[in-house]
Amino acid sequence: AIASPVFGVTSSPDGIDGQSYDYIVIGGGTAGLTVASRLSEDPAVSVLVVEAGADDRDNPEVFDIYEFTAAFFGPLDWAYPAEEGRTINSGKTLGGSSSINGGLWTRGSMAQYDAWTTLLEESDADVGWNWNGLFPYMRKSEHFLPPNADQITKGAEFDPAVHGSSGPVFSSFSHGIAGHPNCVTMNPLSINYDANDLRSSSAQSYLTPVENTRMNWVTLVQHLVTKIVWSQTTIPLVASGIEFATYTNTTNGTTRYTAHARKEVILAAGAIRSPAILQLSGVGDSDLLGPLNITTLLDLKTVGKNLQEQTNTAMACGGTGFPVDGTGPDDTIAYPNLFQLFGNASNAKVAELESSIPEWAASQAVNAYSAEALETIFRAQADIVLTDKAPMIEMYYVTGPNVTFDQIAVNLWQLLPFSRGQVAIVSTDPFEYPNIHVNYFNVSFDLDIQVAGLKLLRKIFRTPPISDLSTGETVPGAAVPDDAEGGSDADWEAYIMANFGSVMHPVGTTAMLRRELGGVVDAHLKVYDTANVRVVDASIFPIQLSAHLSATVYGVAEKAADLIKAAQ
Ligand SMILES: Cc1cc2nc3c(=O)[nH]c(=O)nc-3n(C[C@H](O)[C@H](O)[C@H](O)COP(=O)(O)OP(=O)(O)OC[C@H]3O[C@@H](n4cnc5c(N)ncnc54)[C@H](O)[C@@H]3O)c2cc1C
Repeated sequence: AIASPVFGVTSSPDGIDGQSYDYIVIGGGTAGLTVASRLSEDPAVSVLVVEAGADDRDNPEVFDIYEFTAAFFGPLDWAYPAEEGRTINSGKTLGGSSSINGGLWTRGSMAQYDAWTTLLEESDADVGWNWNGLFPYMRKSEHFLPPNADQITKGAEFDPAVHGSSGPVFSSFSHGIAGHPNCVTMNPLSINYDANDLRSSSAQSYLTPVENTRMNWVTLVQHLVTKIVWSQTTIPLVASGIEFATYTNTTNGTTRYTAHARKEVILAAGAIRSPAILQLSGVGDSDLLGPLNITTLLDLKTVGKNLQEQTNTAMACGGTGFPVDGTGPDDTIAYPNLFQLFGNASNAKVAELESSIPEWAASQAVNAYSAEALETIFRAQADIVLTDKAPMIEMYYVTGPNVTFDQIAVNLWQLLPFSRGQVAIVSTDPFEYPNIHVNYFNVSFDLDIQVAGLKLLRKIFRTPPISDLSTGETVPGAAVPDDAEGGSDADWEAYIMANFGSVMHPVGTTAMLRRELGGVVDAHLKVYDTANVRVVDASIFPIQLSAHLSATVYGVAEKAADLIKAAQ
């Protein structure tokens, strides 16, 4: 039953080129290794994963989360350029972004997952794309190590009911945890306390434990999938496999290898590359593909559209030299909602949000299916903000070794943008990066939220207990002159536009939505009008979450594996 003469992890196409597998997974990242690991639990099923990056599990930039950010802009980072000189860092290594991320282990609010179902066909309501359907899968992926007495003294709390205890991904508070949190939460990280805070990437958790025994699973690294190969090009399209080429930091291989999929091809190349691979394979907007001389096999207009990415602005204060009293990854977050941001002015902001939706939908429609579709999606998003009161801002406190400014620093970002962008290939060269147009702050409300967050943070910096630790604001400091209101909106806006960064949380580019809303995949994550191609990664999130994304990506991939198993 074993198709491939090789298993485990290899960088050589020998014994893989020309072979057949039941499932081929494109991208050995967060979701890709999760789904491959679950599918290969059945020894009768063979799985090939092709990953562009190398196997860097023994590189401290990967395994040592205390070195978070060391991988940025190096060989382990795609460092995708977006417009306005911004960069979306993204893992180019086995384990994908889970191998280089900050490890914060957070989830969105229940209503944010429930909204996914409201955007699907009514007949798909029972597939379980809601909190009740996803929560068990998020728990399934997790092995939470409860804080010890020392960590509890320093502020770590937990509720065992919300954590998994026997999944592959370790989550725990770090050895170096410090502090006495006030109005913030201390979050666990995807690390293993019992293994000296070792990063628990998808590679470390889903692959390492089984790589020498799962003879039905092979992972080919340092090879880039160049396109999906089709055996039927009429609807429904049938994929027969993939084409791939050697890829290292010095080589874009010219030889094209192939592998055949007996059952399915599963795209898990992340929110920037999964849509690009579909486009390279003739699935996308004919208006994009035609001029590139790519035959449009499926004129699926929204492939690459509905891109939602967040925007970060840092603020900092000088510290009094207080003892940090700890080491390691930052873990402290505050999550204000719209009402907490605007206080007495909330009613006006609510009214503005509710009345502006048609206008925003019209202005963003070029990056979506239609204004009408986007209006429905925006109403779901507004409901999350107004009724569920989901967080609109993340304040991520940076006091550890990664502090880039002063002793007290906060990265602050708008969590739920209404601006929509898109990813589009620019040539038929699969090695060339697609054009990434995030459309940062195109809906001015997104900028208003960022301003309100920074004003609130300025107030927090001035208020005990944090003010007792501070010698005063240094970033932006005088660059945004203070007044009774905490600085003018115009000054804040100018400062943000000159200084914001991308948060590296892109989603939505092959969104799971009903057809009339412009979905690329259906409730079974199958690309519409294909027989056997699915997308399993952050691309399928229809709307952003008020959370870091990896815990949800694992949950999605765990659920996807069960959907795929059930379909056979
Ligand atoms: C720097 C950074 C910090 C982050 N911090 C946090 C955090 O603290 N907490 C959190 O929960 N989330 C965080 N995130 C977000 C989270 O890690 C990602 O959203 C999530 O890991 C995405 O998973 P994915 O499976 O969609 O994509 P990825 O994990 O990025 O996997 C995609 C994989 O596909 C590969 N690939 C791409 N194209 C091809 C191709 N053509 N052929 C073969 N392989 C290909 C890539 O190399 C990659 O390995 C962070 C992300 C980044 C980048």
